[in-house]
Amino acid sequence: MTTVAIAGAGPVGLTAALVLARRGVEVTVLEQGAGLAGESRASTFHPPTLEMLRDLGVVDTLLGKGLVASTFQYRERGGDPVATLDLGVLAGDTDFPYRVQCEQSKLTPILLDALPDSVRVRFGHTVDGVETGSHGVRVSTSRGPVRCDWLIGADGAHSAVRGGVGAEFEGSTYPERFLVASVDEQLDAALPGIAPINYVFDPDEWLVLLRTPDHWRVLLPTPADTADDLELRCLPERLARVADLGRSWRIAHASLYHVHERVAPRFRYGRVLLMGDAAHVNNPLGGLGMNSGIHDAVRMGSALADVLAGAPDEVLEQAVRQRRRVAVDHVQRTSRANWTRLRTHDAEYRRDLRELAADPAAARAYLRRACLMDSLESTA
Ligand SMILES: O=C(O)CCc1cccc(O)c1
Repeated sequence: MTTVAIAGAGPVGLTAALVLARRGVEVTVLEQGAGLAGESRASTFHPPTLEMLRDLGVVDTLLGKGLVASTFQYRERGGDPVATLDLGVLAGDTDFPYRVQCEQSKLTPILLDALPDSVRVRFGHTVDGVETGSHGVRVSTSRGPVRCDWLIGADGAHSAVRGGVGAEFEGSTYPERFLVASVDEQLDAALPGIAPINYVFDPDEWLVLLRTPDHWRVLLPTPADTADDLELRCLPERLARVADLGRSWRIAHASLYHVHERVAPRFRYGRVLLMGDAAHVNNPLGGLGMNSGIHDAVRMGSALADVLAGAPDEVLEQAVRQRRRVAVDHVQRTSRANWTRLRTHDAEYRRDLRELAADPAAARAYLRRACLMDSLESTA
């Protein structure tokens, strides 16, 4: 028996565990893997997320492992920058007027280390069923049942918790896949003047170039229905078209994936809460998935701690409603717009971006939205 069981030891589940444990709530984390996931997925931390991680006492360790990116660029394929946006204009809004580039797999061990000893973390526990009642939840796992007062599903896009409560996951799948290559190259030497994060326009083959502490990453759109091995064989040639290094690029790893835009009808089913990718998924452009998932964990985790301390249930209801609204109105809308605009010919949009970059007040308004700062201030 535990007060709160959390399915998933990714950034969202471990943040929720830390929020609740810091408020004195008894927590058990159930993770299906034998350890923390090693693969690197999301790789950017926005200012409001850094503030939340500061409040949880882990931001300095993260900063020690990541790269500070004060600017990002929109570029023309094969051409010059269209606009360089400087996050320094947010200096009056946040102590962190920059993005931190760091793989999510570097955050999870930091969060795990920060958990108090009272938190039980059970690896190798796959959730395979959920039975909810008015007084608690029975979670079936591969290692036997776990009973809890509340269950949090932070177990990713294929969430067993979401399936266990019978929630739909409606939405759509993009008409192209994303191919992400991590390369052992110094692209700032090959493409002088590029920023740590670059969104490159092209109607046929847009791309994203971004730096992480370990690699540069290149994201390329790829047809939905071609064979993986064919696409991976073409990758060296596609990279050579991004920048001619006079030799083949050194590719550390590459992966191809389908991109979905989906949201659960509700983020609360009685005593079960859904957070992060278990509740909503979107394309990765703009780096909103992990960030909004951490925001879910802080907002809904704090509200649950309030209710456990005697606050009315409406406090949790409001938090849940607000996070779903953010997922639809901010996260999905912005990430879809980011994808649409990368594929545009639109000269007016390029002119708007140039004007934006030259106008600090307009840039501030744009960046507050782009980094989800405004979404935290929207009401329930
Ligand atoms: O816009 C961003 O910062 C993230 C873009 C991205 C796309 C695909 C993979 C990935 O690791 C980052």
